[in-house]
Amino acid sequence: MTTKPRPNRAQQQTLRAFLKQYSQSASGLLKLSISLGTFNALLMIASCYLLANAVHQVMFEQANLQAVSPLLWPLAGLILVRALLVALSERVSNLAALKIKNVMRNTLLEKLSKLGPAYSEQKGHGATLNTLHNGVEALHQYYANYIPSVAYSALIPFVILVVIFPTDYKAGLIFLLTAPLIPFFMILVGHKAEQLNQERWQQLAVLGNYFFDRLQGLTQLKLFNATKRELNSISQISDDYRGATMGVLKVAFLSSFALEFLATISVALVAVIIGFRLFFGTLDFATGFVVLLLAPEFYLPLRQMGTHYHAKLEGISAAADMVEIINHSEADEHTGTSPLPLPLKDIKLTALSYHYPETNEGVTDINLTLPNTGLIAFVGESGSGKSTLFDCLLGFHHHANHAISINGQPLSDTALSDWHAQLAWIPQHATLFYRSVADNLRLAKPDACQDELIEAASKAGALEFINALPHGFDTLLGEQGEGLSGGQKQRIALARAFLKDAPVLLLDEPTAHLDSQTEQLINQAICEYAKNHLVLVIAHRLNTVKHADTLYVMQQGSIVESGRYKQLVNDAGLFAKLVSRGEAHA
Ligand SMILES: Nc1ncnc2c1ncn2[C@@H]1O[C@H](COP(=O)(O)OP(=O)(O)OP(=O)(O)O)[C@@H](O)[C@H]1O
Repeated sequence: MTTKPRPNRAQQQTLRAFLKQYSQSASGLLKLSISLGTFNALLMIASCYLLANAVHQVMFEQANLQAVSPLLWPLAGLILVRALLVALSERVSNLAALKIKNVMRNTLLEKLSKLGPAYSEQKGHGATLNTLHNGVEALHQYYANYIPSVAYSALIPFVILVVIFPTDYKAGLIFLLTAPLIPFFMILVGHKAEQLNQERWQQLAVLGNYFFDRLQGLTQLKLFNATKRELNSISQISDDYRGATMGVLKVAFLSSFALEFLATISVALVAVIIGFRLFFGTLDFATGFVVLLLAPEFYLPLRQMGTHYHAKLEGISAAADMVEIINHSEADEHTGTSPLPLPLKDIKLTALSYHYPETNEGVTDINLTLPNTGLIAFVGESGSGKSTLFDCLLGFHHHANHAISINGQPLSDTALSDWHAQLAWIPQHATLFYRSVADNLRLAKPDACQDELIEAASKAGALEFINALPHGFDTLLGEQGEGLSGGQKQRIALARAFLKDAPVLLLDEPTAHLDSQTEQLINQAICEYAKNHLVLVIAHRLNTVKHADTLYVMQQGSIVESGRYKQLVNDAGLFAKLVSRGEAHA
């Protein structure tokens, strides 16, 4: 695996700006949490004074319990209030982190949907999922712990210094001189730790992609008897990830140990000096004891910042992937916002070309005018560009949007949501979700009543088998429609499309998984739908194309023939050849 270079200064600034920008969405909660924590520190100082005075009175003024109870009761009260403040402050900072993560996830999802499916295909679904899930989760510790700890490490030692200096300036000086050692050491180990964190994060993305891919193709792997080989590769990648994680942990443990050591030495130094001064009588006991009590509290926020430092490094590594998504070339993003003039009259494709950057293949110079009703079929050999043309029509390849106009308005200027509202799309492998059959159908029309569901299912030839399911329309489907056959999944997807009743229906091989009786039924339903809607179909079966009002024959990314079935067969061109070969492609 090639490791990404460490972000340069400008990139690091961008990452910090990104993390700061999102903290704004919960800045009120973060400020509240920090204020509660700081107030807790003030109460801690007060309780140190109360305790020191109580001990002083008992030891040097022979005071009994009753005499010191005016000090002990408030001390007990302070301990209770402090415990409440700590719990409250942690709860508020966790709430802030949850809010920020929510905003972040929504922004990322919105951006990914703007970029279209091409982005996650290119980047890898596993890696994208890793960023959306683990990446956003990794920022929890950053916002809930690291950010408050940075504030405390500046505020609390400052407050303690302000209190200590008038009491005993010599102890104040010791605090002041030893305090910078901890942040200095953190910066020292920071560079190495940051690089290791980044490596670990990249390994996790590779592992995510690998698992996603292999899980999807598990059946094929089993059939090709390749599971063992793949398991070996997975264990190799997991080992790399384990190695990277151990590297990070090693640095984290070492730095924690060093930070604790520094803090302990500093406290010991203060204690020794106080001890000598008490011994020589240059300091009274109460003051010395207060300083001793405050010494660990002075270093505590700095130590805690050190402990949470790895949360910052992990957050920065995770944020790098998010920034990459959010800042992904604006040119790849659809920016049109104009409402679509309705009702739909025509769709025009003018010199539409789209080539995949990786292969330079795709579609070239497509000119078409599509009516608002009728059945239009696209045929052609595998790889001739049918799916790419459909993806362009769906608005997935934003670079091609200017070449598509709907009712005279370029798609590039149009709000994609408006266009998508006019479309229903059934790909070769339609997606069904881990929900009930009814909920899967209602994706297309959330307020559809039961009768509408039944009507759509019946049109798609799905009613009979849905009714035979254990709980009919309320049967919970597994992930990706688990528990249904390929043909049944396809029919549910078709019912969903019928339910949407969108003006344009796009289908890829609608009858591929069906028996001939169901195929006939569905073809009838599609022809019926095409009477007052536009149905665009990638057809591999003769039965579908025979009824088409117009057939477009594609070859190497271009449309080479068009017409009705009979006419094209008589023309004895490419279509006729495909028919004579008996291929479903024509
Ligand atoms: N994601 C991609 N990245 C790079 N090249 C691609 C990609 N998808 C398709 N292509 C290439 O673009 C060309 C058109 O492919 P497309 O999938 O549109 O053909 P098709 O007619 O739909 O094929 P099929 O009938 O097999 O689905 C092919 O040469 C293919 O190799």
